[in-house]
Amino acid sequence: MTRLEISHLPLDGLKLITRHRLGDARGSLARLFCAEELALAGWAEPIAQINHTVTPKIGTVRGMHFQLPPYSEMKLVTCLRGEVYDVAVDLRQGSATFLSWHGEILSADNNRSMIIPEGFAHGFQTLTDDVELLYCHTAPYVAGFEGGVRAIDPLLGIVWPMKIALISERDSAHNLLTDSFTGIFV
Ligand SMILES: Cc1cn([C@H]2C[C@H](O)[C@@H](COP(=O)(O)OP(=O)(O)O[C@H]3O[C@H](C)C(=O)[C@H](O)[C@H]3O)O2)c(=O)[nH]c1=O
Repeated sequence: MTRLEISHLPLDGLKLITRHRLGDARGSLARLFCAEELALAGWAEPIAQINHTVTPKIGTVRGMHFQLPPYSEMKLVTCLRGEVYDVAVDLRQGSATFLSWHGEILSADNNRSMIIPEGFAHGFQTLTDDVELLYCHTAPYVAGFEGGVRAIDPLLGIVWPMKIALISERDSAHNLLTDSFTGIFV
């Protein structure tokens, strides 16, 4: 039986993963990662790094982040506690959906994760207090190869569920995109 159900999302390569938990009188078990199953979703690399973020305040936005080649990465984003509006933005040079975005609600209760392909920026807004996210990355964090776009960039037009309550100075300082931005070559 499939433990990780894969759904195709409107942007090529972006996937929704639904975990099917196995329950019994003691509780339940679910897979957070399975190389064999996720290969069908395009995850072909070993996990290079796993990160865990804790975000106590509702309305907080983290993002929009990506890494530049040669450290561009796929991410598997899982909400372990609370609920988030998780957003991916297609920054791939030449993509038919270049600068398009897609959002999904991920929560500890809905057992959903999102696979963010290389060349996408990723970010989220917390929809509850006390949110915890787990990220599996196919590339290590390399400080000099971090990239970011503004969560409120008018060229992207991301519609966040609520007023942004908190965002880092660094995320507020990403440059706004201009028409000369041609994307990331991945
Ligand atoms: C990712 C990372 C960051 N850092 C340092 C860099 C900064 O000084 C500090 C916080 O980094 P940042 O503000 O990028 O963290 P978040 O904004 O929470 O980014 C996270 O949330 C957004 C939505 C994502 O998509 C990122 O992939 C994910 O890392 O930790 C490290 O030292 N190691 C690491 O692996």
